[in-house]
Amino acid sequence: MIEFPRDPQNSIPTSSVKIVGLGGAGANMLDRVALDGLEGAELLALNTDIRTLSGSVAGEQIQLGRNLTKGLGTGGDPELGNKAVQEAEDEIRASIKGRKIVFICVGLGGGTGSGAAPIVARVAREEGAFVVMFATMPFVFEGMRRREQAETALNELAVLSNALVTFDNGRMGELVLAKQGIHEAFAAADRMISESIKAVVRLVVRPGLINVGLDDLMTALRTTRSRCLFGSGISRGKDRAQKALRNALDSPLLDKGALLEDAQSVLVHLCGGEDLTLFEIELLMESLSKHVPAKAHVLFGAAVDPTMEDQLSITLVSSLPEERLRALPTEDKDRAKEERSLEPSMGFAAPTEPKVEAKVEPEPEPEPEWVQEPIEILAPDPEPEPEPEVDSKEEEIASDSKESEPVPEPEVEAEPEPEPKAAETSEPEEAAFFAEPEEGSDEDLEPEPEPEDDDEIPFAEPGPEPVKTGKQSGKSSSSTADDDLFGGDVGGGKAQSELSLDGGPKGRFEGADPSMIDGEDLDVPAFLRKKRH
Ligand SMILES: Nc1nc2c(ncn2[C@@H]2O[C@H](COP(=O)(O)OP(=O)(O)OP(=O)(O)O)[C@@H](O)[C@H]2O)c(=O)[nH]1
Repeated sequence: MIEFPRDPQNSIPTSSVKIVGLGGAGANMLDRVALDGLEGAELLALNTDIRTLSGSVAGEQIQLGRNLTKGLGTGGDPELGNKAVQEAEDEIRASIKGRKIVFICVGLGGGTGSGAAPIVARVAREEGAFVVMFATMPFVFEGMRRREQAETALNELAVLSNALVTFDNGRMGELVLAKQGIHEAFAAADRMISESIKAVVRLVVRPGLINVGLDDLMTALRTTRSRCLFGSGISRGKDRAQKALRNALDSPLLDKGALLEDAQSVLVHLCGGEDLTLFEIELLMESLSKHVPAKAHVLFGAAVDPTMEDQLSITLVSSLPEERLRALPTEDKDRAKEERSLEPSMGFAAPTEPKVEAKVEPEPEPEPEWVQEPIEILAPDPEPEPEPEVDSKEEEIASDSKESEPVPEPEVEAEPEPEPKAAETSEPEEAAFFAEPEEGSDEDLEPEPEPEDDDEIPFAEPGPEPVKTGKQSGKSSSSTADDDLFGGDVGGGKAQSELSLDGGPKGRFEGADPSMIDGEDLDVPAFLRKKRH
């Protein structure tokens, strides 16, 4: 066997890589990266909210606006976020100094992230780092104000970053089932972002047979305002190359590979165990070529990692300028969808046409966009795999709630089922719980009074009040989001008032002997148990 000496110049030492999580969403993304495991890279958390900051797993933490916001978030005010970060500019500069590449993860739309990200990017650039920004755009149901704040920050970041990768939370919300909770949607988004960050970091720090470097990465992500196209897949056994590619193309960020058809450059990275063969690589690249335009610039890297054993992974990274995305039919559809749902009553987007369930509850409660338009990825694949029973049930619910599908004789009144009720409520986690029991109580099917605050926006804070304590993300945010979604008056919040902690229904465990551990009845859902304390 011929040994190739590896050129150390081609890869970057991990100590030169810093991943910065900014604000509540950034902290969550950083936690996800850390939990999923990423060797070497240093993690730095920056936040105004001291509770979220101190809960971060990042090795290094810097509080923003120590004097200005005094440990609280900015209440959704980017100006405050901007001033807060200036207080800590010197500390941030010292922490970033000497790093070759700085990844900044931020959720745009709030105050800290949107206000501080441009300054952090500028400082990193001044220190000579290559800056890759991973930014999420808010869900449609978060309202116009957040969207506008996010857009403003994005415009600044497009100029300040070397590469700007945006993820649309709404699009990633498609990763979760319609009746799953908002936390699931965020978690799914975070997993996807974490995967992209790790893939990109691996590309540039891990020495491979064929290396890709920062210049390649920059080529792949070159456009200023772009949406990241990212997919990664892993497989083992027979046909692993084909399967891994199929998994990668299945990423919702690639629209099942369709978006690659317009890509100008695509970065492809393969990694396999010691049995990775040239034949497999050829096969895989040939299959991939069917999804990529012939004149696209394909940047190829490959690495052998003995810990992969018999697995093969493929990572695809590309980007499309927003103008091109707008020209695409799918994007047109998305835009139209967004505009529709941003109309009159904000908060959760109101359905444009009455749904079947309206027969049960004449005035259906508004639902989030991603609840109404679920899950392209659940559509049967060319080679469908058997799905667990619960999924098909959920699909049924999802398709039931599609506006366009006429159901001839719903007979919901005659035979009320818990599922449609679950799909209607804007409290997906709650709904999931109530949908479970077969012996669902009759009261559950009683029409609920409409919430008075139809247009309350769950994520839009009331103004530039720096004293907001709740956030919708991060450690602290989850409790507030719980409050917003389950205890507040948003959407179908009233369902919550029917829950009694002690006498609360136990779903399928109703009537069974309680499973008591340390005085806790484990059959009561975890979040209800939490509320007792
Ligand atoms: N992907 C993802 N997005 C999130 C998460 N939490 C919040 N977001 C998004 O990020 C935006 C900003 O939220 P945060 O990061 O909590 O806000 P912040 O930047 O800390 O600002 P303030 O809390 O207003 O000071 C929200 O509008 C959401 O769209 C999360 O856990 N994951």
